[in-house]
Amino acid sequence: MEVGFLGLGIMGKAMAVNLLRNGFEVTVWNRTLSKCEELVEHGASVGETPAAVVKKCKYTIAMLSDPPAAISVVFGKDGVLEQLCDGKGYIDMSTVDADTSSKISKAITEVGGRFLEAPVSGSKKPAEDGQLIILAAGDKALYEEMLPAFSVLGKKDFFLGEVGNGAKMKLIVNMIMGSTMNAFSEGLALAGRTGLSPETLIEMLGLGAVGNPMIMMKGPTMLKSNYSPAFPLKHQQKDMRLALALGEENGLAMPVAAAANEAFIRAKSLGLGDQDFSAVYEAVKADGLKQ
Ligand SMILES: NC(=O)C1=CN([C@@H]2O[C@H](COP(=O)(O)OP(=O)(O)OC[C@H]3O[C@@H](n4cnc5c(N)ncnc54)[C@H](OP(=O)(O)O)[C@@H]3O)[C@@H](O)[C@H]2O)C=CC1
Ligand SMILES: O=CCCC(=O)O
Repeated sequence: MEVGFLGLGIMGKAMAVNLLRNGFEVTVWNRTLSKCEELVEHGASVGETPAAVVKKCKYTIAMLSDPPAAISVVFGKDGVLEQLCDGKGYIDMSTVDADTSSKISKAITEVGGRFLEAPVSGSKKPAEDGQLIILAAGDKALYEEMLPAFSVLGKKDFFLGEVGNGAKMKLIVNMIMGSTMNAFSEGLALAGRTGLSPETLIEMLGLGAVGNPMIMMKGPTMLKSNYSPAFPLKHQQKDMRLALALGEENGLAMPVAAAANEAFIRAKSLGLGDQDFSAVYEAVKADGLKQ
């Protein structure tokens, strides 16, 4: 199967390499074109523009940072729309809001193309290992045609119905994750402040119902102040912001998520936006010191 792949950041690179390792022919593009070189070593071809990739491939996957990036790659000069026609499929796996996804879907179907949103749960390592969870919605036939690729990229895929449902579900999942990370960071900081061992706290959490894979994986690296990015904090804050907007649209107040969003904003203002989202722990600790 031949696919195009737009966006070779932390996730896109791992996913494209995985497709190549599993026998897919992959043509890649990245805004910073030099990032394509590593993929060429794995056997990829390079398209000079998103339009060039779409012209070559029946199916094109995108994995881009945020709504403005997703919009600009589709609607911009040399963008996807210039070549998307005749039943070609566009699969956007970026985490964006439902409005962005619907705008892209409408434009693509108007020119005869087909659209599927397919954001993912799981981070850098699951992307490398083909263990993502895929939250697809949109064109059902395109979803079925993409199953060979999804089975390489993920351990489980869901088809959630109309465009927007995948985006909404993804934002809800990440809102819970961001709030949980903040509660955990406050617990670690409080343990430290009261003279208790944060290491013992993590061990105890792991033995009971509160422990979860995120806490057990991130906790030890947080205590070493190792925030090498798997999921950049700036993207987690983007997801909190978009989830809060979804709550507002639906008349649901979410004070816990709102407080977590503020903490991520504070962390960004401390220069931690490109670090792993677990670096919010540093903002929690820094805030405590102000008192
Ligand atoms: N990292 C993670 O654990 C996970 C991330 N996600 C989501 O996946 C998406 C990608 O995440 P991740 O790989 O971590 O992010 P990165 O920041 O590592 O990569 C972002 C990608 O988007 C590109 N990009 C940014 N702005 C533009 C633009 N205006 N026009 C064209 N391309 C642009 C970047 O290009 P360039 O190289 O030129 O900067 C890069 O390829 C995000 O939506 C994120 O929320 C979902 C699940 C897990
Ligand atoms: O969007 C990023 C999600 C990261 C994860 O699920 O571990």
